[in-house]
Amino acid sequence: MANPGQTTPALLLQHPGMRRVPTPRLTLLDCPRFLPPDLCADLIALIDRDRRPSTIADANGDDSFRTSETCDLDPAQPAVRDLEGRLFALNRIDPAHGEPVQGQRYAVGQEFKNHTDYFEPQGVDFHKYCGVAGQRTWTFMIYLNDVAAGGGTRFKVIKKTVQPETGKLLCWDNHREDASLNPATLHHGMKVRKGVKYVITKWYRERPWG
Ligand SMILES: O=C(O)CCC(=O)C(=O)O
Ligand SMILES: [Fe+2]
Repeated sequence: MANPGQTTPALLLQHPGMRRVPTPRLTLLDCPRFLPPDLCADLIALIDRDRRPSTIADANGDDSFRTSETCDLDPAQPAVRDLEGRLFALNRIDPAHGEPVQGQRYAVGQEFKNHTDYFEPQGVDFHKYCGVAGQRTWTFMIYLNDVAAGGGTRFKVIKKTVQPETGKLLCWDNHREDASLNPATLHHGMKVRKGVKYVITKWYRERPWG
């Protein structure tokens, strides 16, 4: 592995139930029931306790771009430690390269429009967000509940939508194999139509965090 902030599909595929989405455009995998329902419920309770309106790194003038709520989860909480342990057992990414786990909550009508998780190297705030820890490498996302309608994650370039399911992991490499940033990772957290959607997101960096 080139960098302690990275993992490989070969390693991830050793986990039972892990599947690679068949596309040459990006490295994208999912794993149903990666987390047990009781751990998902504990994480949902923590998100409900700490949530606040979400923001985005490079404001683009569209106030409806990201309408969900977000929070950094307390790393000392037993549920968060349990989650971090499972992620490390899976991906072997040096925990020092991880951002704090975030929780996201979407009510009916809320969404996170098309975006990439990497930071635009030309963006005005690139240095602010990436000066210390470097660019984001991998994204790990876990759906914490079944959503009654809507709330899928759509990858427009490859025309693939992943449906939320309790405990399902979705992860991808924000770079191509040649180490360039991969615009085909563009994705949209689609509007929830019925019910509430909870996810956790865990991002890793090229260099240690903070
Ligand atoms: O909620 C989703 O489906 C996507 C979330 C997301 O893309 C993000 O938090 O960066
Ligand atoms: Fe995202």
